[in-house]
Amino acid sequence: MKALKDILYKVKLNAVIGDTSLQVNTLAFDSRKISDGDVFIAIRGSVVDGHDYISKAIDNGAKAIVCEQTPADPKPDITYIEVENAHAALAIMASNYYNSPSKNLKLIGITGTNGKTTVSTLLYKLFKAAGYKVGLLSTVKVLVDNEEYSATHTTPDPLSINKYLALMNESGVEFCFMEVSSHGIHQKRTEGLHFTGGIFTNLSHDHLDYHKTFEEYRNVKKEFFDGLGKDAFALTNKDDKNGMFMLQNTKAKHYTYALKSFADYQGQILENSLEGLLLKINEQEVWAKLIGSFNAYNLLAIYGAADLLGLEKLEILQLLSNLKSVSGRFQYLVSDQKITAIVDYAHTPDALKNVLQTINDIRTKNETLITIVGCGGDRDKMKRPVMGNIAAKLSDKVIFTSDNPRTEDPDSIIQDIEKGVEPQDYKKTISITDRKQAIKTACQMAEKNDIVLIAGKGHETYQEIQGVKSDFNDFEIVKEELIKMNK
Ligand SMILES: CC(=O)N[C@H]1[C@@H](OP(=O)(O)OP(=O)(O)OC[C@H]2O[C@@H](n3ccc(=O)[nH]c3=O)[C@H](O)[C@@H]2O)O[C@H](CO)[C@@H](O)[C@@H]1O[C@H](C)C(=O)N[C@@H](C)C(=O)N[C@H](CCC(=O)O)C(=O)O
Ligand SMILES: Nc1ncnc2c1ncn2[C@@H]1O[C@H](COP(=O)(O)OP(=O)(O)OP(=O)(O)O)[C@@H](O)[C@H]1O
Ligand SMILES: N[C@H](CCC[C@H](N)C(=O)O)C(=O)O
Ligand SMILES: [Mg+2]
Repeated sequence: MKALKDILYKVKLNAVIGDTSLQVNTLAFDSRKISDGDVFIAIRGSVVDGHDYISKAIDNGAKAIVCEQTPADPKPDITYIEVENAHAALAIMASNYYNSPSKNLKLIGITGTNGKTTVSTLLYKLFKAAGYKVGLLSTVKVLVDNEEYSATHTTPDPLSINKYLALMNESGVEFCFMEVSSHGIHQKRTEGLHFTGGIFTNLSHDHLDYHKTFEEYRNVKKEFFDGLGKDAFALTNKDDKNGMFMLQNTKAKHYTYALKSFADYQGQILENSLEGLLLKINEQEVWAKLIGSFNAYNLLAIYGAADLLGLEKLEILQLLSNLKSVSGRFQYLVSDQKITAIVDYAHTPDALKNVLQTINDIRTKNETLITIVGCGGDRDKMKRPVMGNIAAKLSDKVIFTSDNPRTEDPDSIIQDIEKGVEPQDYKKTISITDRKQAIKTACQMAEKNDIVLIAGKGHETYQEIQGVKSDFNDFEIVKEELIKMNK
């Protein structure tokens, strides 16, 4: 039990009706999760308005209601707290409820269109290898030191974030690396958290179904840096055209990394092959097992963050050279007949282009590059033809297929993708709606030394069709098919 007024510490209040010294149990923003003695926070969502569920919450036992508009008929034994922004109130209350767990560890937020999972997961691995207790909040999973929890979001809701951080406090975790998505910033899921540092990876066309314009998307990302305190660091990618924009209004100390311009963490690619990258970082050479120039940026961000968090430079370089790729991020196998299968989570035009350019930069022109790709349903539709165009232009053969169609018709998604293919590339492409069949066909087409890229689903272990999720794992399927075919 906690006093409501303590949970409301630092929340901007507009009006209060009733007693704030009352003791309450837990907080919930879903009326269906309310039980006796709880506080219900009414959120105006993208589908429904939580204010419509206030009476349901009271029926389920809520003693206090936090909302943006107090109902016209307040109940006498209920406390109503009217706030300016219920999303922000929820986040601040969640932090108060769990005793500000972000202040008891060093929390680093990683934001940007691509590379968040890679950078946060590799920072987790690097700090683990350096002997620390570490936490991770990522698209793929949540880790409280060695304890694993499944992830539902890239950036979870504020109650979940603070609950995990509190668990990290209990386990003695010193550093936590978390992905900060644009949805998360916009819905103020990270409000009230105390960040030791923020990292910007890059910005490209994504989530325009949600943010409407690129400017709005860019400004939302910047908001994260605007919110950092003066003791925090803000580490940005100076080669990205929006990199410096992110730092315009932050109080945090500015740091930069770059391959193409002068920066605090200056990198140079000396070698780039299917075996890895030879990099020079601030005059020191390091060999890394990660592939592709985009990973050089990720490695620079990791090096910079580890340095700013106090690790020894030489130790960081040694730890960097031991890092292996993250599951579904340029994860690859080489079959008996030397067919290279690569599974990558590239589900945006920029990421797909990067992966294909990476492969094209590295391969010799004798091998055939076969790409399998689709686009998710109920998400950004503008990216579909762009991804179709890129896949066809940068591959020798392409199979368009389904990603997670969700509630959309898979064939109409594929038609949207096909629209982007230029006439001279038509002959390279075929479409197979069933993703497993598409992978199988690619394996049949592939000959010795060829490369099969399966893009879009990476680490995902399911496929969602007509709202139904069933088991699906690109990496396992391609491995199985190649073995079955004795290839
Ligand atoms: C569009 C979006 O981001 N929605 C998120 C948002 O839900 P919402 O506020 O829109 O919910 P809503 O259904 O309109 O309901 C409004 C309120 O009424 C409440 N309610 C509803 C019904 C009821 O009976 N009683 C009740 O109290 C709901 O609990 C909610 O508080 O807030 C919820 C709680 O935090 C999230 O779970 C939910 O994520 C949905 C499932 C989602 O798919 N989000 C994706 C798009 C997302 O967030 N992705 C990002 C980034 C991905 C990336 O970078 O690639 C991520 O961080 O994962
Ligand atoms: N620094 C980078 N720049 C461009 N592309 C990248 C970078 N790092 C990774 N990628 C590519 O983008 C894909 C997504 O990478 P990652 O999962 O690390 O990003 P993310 O920001 O977590 O994405 P999401 O928003 O989907 O969670 C990878 O599969 C890889 O192909
Ligand atoms: N976090 C991203 C992941 C997209 C991955 C892709 N496989 C899809 O399902 O569309 C999203 O929800 O938009
Ligand atoms: Mg991610």
